[in-house]
Amino acid sequence: MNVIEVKDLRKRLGGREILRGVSFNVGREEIYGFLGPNGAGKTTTIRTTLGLLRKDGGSVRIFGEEPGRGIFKRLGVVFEYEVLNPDWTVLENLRFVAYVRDRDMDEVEAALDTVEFSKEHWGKRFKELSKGMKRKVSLASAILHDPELLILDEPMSGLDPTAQVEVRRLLLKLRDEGKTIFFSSHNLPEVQKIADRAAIIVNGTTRAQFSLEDVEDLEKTYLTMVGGSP
Ligand SMILES: Nc1ncnc2c1ncn2[C@@H]1O[C@H](COP(=O)(O)OP(=O)(O)OP(=O)(O)O)[C@@H](O)[C@H]1O
Repeated sequence: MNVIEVKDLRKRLGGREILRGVSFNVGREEIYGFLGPNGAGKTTTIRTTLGLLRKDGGSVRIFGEEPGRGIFKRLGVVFEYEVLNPDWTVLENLRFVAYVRDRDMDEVEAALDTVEFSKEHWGKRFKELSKGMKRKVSLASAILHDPELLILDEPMSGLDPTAQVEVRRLLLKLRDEGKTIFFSSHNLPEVQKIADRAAIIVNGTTRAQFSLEDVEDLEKTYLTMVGGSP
């Protein structure tokens, strides 16, 4: 059974049809890359798939069910913009997340260990951290309830090469621990390195869904789909 199944998803925002037929499916324990130019509708697809925005058409199944509030127990989400409190320390932020999710405080430490966030920084305020460290804390906040599925909106964006490599390693580790990972990205080499399958959306429509094994040059495939010149 697929973990996510989206068929012909449609969404209007501000009087414009932003999603005009987005379809894709994500299998269990798969790393799935979601690609498309700026404004193609990737974030809108994530929000609509999760039911944070009401869809105008199409169907969505997560864990085989129409998404409702219950699915958030089984999945973790990180949007591109950090939503943790900038003035609270790392521990204060994660303890709050644990509290809201009705989880044990031990799980905060376990999550920080999993993302390899060094203990010496646990007492730092979130706003004092580097972008790479913030991304790790956000990931920790998304996995502390041990979800089966992680949905990440541009997890590599704005990170220096070292931090990108660290996030890549983490995603592979989480997949190896049995999690399914869906992530949007503009970083084609990164997607080529870690994704099992990917989709390309252009102008609110899925142009292609493929296995990375079948793609020799992702950049060429991408440019062909979005209408650029290789
Ligand atoms: N609340 C909204 N009201 C009106 N238009 C919106 C709203 N949210 C997004 N849009 C528009 O929908 C389109 C798709 O936006 P979206 O953020 O989903 O794209 P994206 O593929 O995630 O882009 P990026 O790669 O730049 O993050 C854009 O033209 C955006 O301006």
